[in-house]
Amino acid sequence: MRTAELTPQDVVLEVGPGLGSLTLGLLPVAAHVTAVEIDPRLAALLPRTAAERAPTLAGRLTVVEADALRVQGLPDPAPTALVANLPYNVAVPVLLHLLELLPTLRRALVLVQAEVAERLAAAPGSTAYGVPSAKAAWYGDVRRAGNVGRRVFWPEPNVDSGLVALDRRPPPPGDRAATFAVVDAAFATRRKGLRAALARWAGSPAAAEARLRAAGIDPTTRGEQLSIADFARLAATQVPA
Ligand SMILES: C[S@@+](CC[C@H](N)C(=O)[O-])C[C@H]1O[C@@H](n2cnc3c(N)ncnc32)[C@H](O)[C@@H]1O
Repeated sequence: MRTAELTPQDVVLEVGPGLGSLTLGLLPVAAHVTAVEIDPRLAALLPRTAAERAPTLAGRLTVVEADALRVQGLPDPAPTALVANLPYNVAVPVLLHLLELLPTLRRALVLVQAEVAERLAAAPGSTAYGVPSAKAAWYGDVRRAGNVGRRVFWPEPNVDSGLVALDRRPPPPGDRAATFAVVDAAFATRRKGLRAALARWAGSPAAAEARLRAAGIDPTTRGEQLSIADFARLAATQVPA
């Protein structure tokens, strides 16, 4: 999803609008923009900037002064798309938190550090595949949507950036928290085979092996080989008696 592909019905959630240059680009192409900004001075300034620079569109903007990592609800209208230059140090937890909090979010297009973009969009079996890739894949289909070099920013940061697009689809069957617990356990010691890596999660290596076999997964496999559907199936297995 490029911002140009937003429909006039989309309600866009932006995180970290700062001085509002992206916000001003989003207002003409969306039904509404809700911007979550942690800095009280910037949050207070943004409605004034919109009123000055885009007076006919300023009524479409709601600014919420909050930490996007901890926000527990947003004012109506419910957002349908997340479009954000995310704060890089918290990009993955913010993205996962908002996808969990806001089931109305159907799509996301976020700018993150290039290495994080690679991890978020990585497929099972690749070296970049890990916790962020598996958890993001629980919510939707994730893909790289472009590279952004450091030179387009001023001041120039010391990292390159990448765009990541996510299209929501129904999650795999099973409980999200239980699935994420297996993902965390599997990647905590990613060099170990799953029988050993999941011993604490399952209660013992033998219990881990029984649950892996019940899910149809070879116990010598490593976590990086499993898709999110595999993790969900594993989480749903019964603890052996
Ligand atoms: C555009 S973002 C990120 C810019 C750049 N990619 C980086 O990581 O430094 C910067 C804005 O995000 C805001 N911000 C930082 N952490 C935030 C959070 N947890 N919730 C909401 N806004 C946040 C900052 O106050 C600032 O206005």
